[in-house]
Amino acid sequence: MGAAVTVTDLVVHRGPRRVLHGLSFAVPPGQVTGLLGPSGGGKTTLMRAVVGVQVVRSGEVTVLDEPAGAPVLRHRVGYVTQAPSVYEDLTVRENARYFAALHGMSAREADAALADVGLADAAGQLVRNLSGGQQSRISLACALVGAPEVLVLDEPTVGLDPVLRVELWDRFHALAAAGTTLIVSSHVMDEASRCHRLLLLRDGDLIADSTPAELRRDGRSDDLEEAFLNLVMDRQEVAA
Ligand SMILES: Nc1ncnc2c1ncn2[C@@H]1O[C@H](COP(=O)(O)OP(=O)(O)OP(=O)(O)O)[C@@H](O)[C@H]1O
Repeated sequence: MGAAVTVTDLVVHRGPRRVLHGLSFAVPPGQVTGLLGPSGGGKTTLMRAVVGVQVVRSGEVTVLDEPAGAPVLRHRVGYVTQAPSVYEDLTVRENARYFAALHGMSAREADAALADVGLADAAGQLVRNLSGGQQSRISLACALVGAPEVLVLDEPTVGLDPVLRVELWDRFHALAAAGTTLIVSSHVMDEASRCHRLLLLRDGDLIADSTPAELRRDGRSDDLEEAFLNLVMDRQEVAA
């Protein structure tokens, strides 16, 4: 397989507005690709197109050599939205075991997924009684338990304490090392340095498709946030 995800000339409108302006890029397999940029830049919209739940105006999105959203991808692509997508009237363990069963996985694998996100101690609690950060983590566990080949995570570390963030990033790297392709959005630039590759989105345009080292070089700064701002200003000068 070449790229895990290929996006070609993707244009998306939401409501009356064009929010993605003809994006093209490829996501390599077995790596963590960060989708970064300011709020409203189109990260969620792009992720929705990759998992096949976004109406696209034109262009193509291919995932694991299939059209995005193809039924055959259902068990091969995992998606964790920003809002928790689990049953709040079930316990943490019941949710994990339910999603495990849907993917043909065992209760033991469900419990392992809970441990991976640091929720083993909360397994008996009802989801509705959990904090926002814990609810995000149970959503993540329910996606992990299916062992998808492509995992699309929309801001998975929002609201998490620093220790847990580091643990989750270690987990993402372990998954990538085992062959999983991860696309992880964040608007926190310090997470950019943890990615193998970066896609920087601003106002629906791709500002950069590079590694953190390339971004530092092209943006003339060791600080990734500053490098990103320099790239934005470079583009504005070219456009002027
Ligand atoms: N349901 C919708 N209807 C109309 N416009 C929308 C809808 N959802 C998002 N948009 C618009 O599409 C643009 C891109 O939004 P999107 O949620 O993809 O950005 P984002 O980079 O993920 O932002 P954030 O980091 O805040 O989640 C924004 O201008 C937003 O206002």
